[in-house]
Amino acid sequence: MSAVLEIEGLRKTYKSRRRGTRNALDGFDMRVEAGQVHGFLGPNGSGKTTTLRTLLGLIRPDGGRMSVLGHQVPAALPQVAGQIGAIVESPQFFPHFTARDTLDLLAGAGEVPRHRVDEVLELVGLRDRAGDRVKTYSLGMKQRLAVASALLKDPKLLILDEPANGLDPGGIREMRSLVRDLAANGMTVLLSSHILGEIQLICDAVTIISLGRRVAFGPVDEVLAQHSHGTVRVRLEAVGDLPTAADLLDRGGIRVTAEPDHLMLSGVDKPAVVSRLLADQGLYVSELAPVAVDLESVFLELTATAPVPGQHRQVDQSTKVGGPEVTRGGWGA
Ligand SMILES: Nc1ncnc2c1ncn2[C@@H]1O[C@H](COP(=O)(O)OP(=O)(O)OP(=O)(O)O)[C@@H](O)[C@H]1O
Repeated sequence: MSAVLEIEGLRKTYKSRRRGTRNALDGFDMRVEAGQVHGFLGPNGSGKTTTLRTLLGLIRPDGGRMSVLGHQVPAALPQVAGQIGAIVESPQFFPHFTARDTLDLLAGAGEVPRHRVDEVLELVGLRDRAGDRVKTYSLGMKQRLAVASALLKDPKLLILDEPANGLDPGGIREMRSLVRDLAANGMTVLLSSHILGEIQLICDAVTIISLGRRVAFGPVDEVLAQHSHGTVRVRLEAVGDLPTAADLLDRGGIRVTAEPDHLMLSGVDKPAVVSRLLADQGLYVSELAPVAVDLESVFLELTATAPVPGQHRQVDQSTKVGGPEVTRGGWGA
């Protein structure tokens, strides 16, 4: 597979008098294959927007290499800009313009054929409201208009930062099928979102960023499998045998958590070993099932941002340069 987007060792520090010099990106890597829907995940302040803005030439990086569709950016951005559609920050529209006026204006400025305006209005489900002023739109409709504007150029790479923001469940589902349709027609989509269930449903692959560095990447199934830690649920024919079984497995080197009517095991490479160990002692398994982890638990584990009861996480993932302090979305009472 060929890469539409490649980032290697991207660095960006922000300097301010009050906060000093802080690393927002600390050698970040990313690779997005052609035709993929690729999820870009990270806690607040981990560097997602900085990455996307750097890619689009809106911020100058301090180091690293980036290429889009085989061209080095930002140097070759003029050559590839026409093939990238992006919504990185909520775009502002003229409130008195209709959606059609807005898209006509953008199409004119971008030398896009006018028939494309009707196509994108249809695609994002705004055809019937195209003649209404934007100020009468709901948040979700404005979001759809933003996507429509990013689609005008029929880009090869579409970058969507939080496209489901403000959408109702029906809107989220429609956005999901729109993104899948675009990918099915050959568009590569890079999607940042905090709705992890959505990312798990929609994306072929993910990159997870934490503290300005990549902490996981690859096909969603592989990322989940890598972090499932061989977790297996075991039920026995006789519930009363669970303590004996737990003891036996524990002595066999398997980590066991006892639940009222079953055992959770982790670090199990081959489930057959478990059934054999138990059967040898006359304990018969009625269920032996691998437990799938979801993207949310992998995300919380890798970014160390799972909630801690009684504490409030202080959100800032940037790291201070030239000092011992590391702000890691730290926990404060
Ligand atoms: N213009 C700026 N000046 C100084 N610091 C900045 C600037 N923009 C971002 N930062 C800092 O860089 C770090 C990364 O921010 P960034 O916006 O890239 O995170 P993010 O992953 O997009 O977060 P979120 O999920 O909240 O949108 C944060 O610590 C942020 O405070």
